[in-house]
Amino acid sequence: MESHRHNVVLIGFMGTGKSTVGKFLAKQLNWSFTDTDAMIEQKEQMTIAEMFEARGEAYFRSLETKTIEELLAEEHQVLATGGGAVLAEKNRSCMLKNGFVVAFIASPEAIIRRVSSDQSRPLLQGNLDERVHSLLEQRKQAYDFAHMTIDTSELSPERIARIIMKRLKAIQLKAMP
Ligand SMILES: Nc1ncnc2c1ncn2[C@@H]1O[C@H](COP(=O)(O)OP(=O)(O)OP(=O)(O)O)[C@@H](O)[C@H]1O
Ligand SMILES: O=C(O)C1=C[C@@H](O)[C@@H](O)[C@H](O)C1
Ligand SMILES: [Mg+2]
Repeated sequence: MESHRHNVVLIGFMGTGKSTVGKFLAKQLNWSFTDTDAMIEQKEQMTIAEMFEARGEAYFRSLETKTIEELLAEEHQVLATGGGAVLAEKNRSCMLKNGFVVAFIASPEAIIRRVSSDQSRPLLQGNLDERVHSLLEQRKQAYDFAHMTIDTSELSPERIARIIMKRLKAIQLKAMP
């Protein structure tokens, strides 16, 4: 049996559904749910866009690492991470060591459709279509280190949560004390 700490870490590009599915999953597991983006915004009392503008991306990234490390020191957590959290090796090894890592992928079309109603993401400013394609290209392999990958383009959040639950049962992550 694989031996993961009892946490689930959702990774994936913006708009792949980490925050949406994470909530469902945590409810089903009766575990805590944290969206690291939302937690950082709350702590800093400003939006991520404002943070990028006022303090720079590096400031946000250091808070992101700290938040992930603190949360994964606990157990029975479902984490929805920011789309760029996987870029730092430190974050990747912390995730792999302390949780079952699930990568969400989606087609560029699904991503664009899902993020277009919320124009606040700082890395998607300008021509949305171009920005999504170029960032996806840059991050082509960034999510490959996960234990499990799900293409969320054509699946409902409920169905995705069920697929993850099934895998957790298979590896007995859910059943262990
Ligand atoms: N499986 C799905 N099917 C259809 N719509 C979805 C699905 N998952 C998420 N959405 C919708 O897509 C939008 C983005 O989803 P969500 O915020 O969960 O993505 P995210 O991966 O957390 O993005 P970010 O990294 O920017 O925080 C939301 O409006 C959500 O309702
Ligand atoms: O993909 C990214 O680099 C980001 C994704 C969002 O979740 C936020 O964490 C932030 O906007 C950066
Ligand atoms: Mg999110």
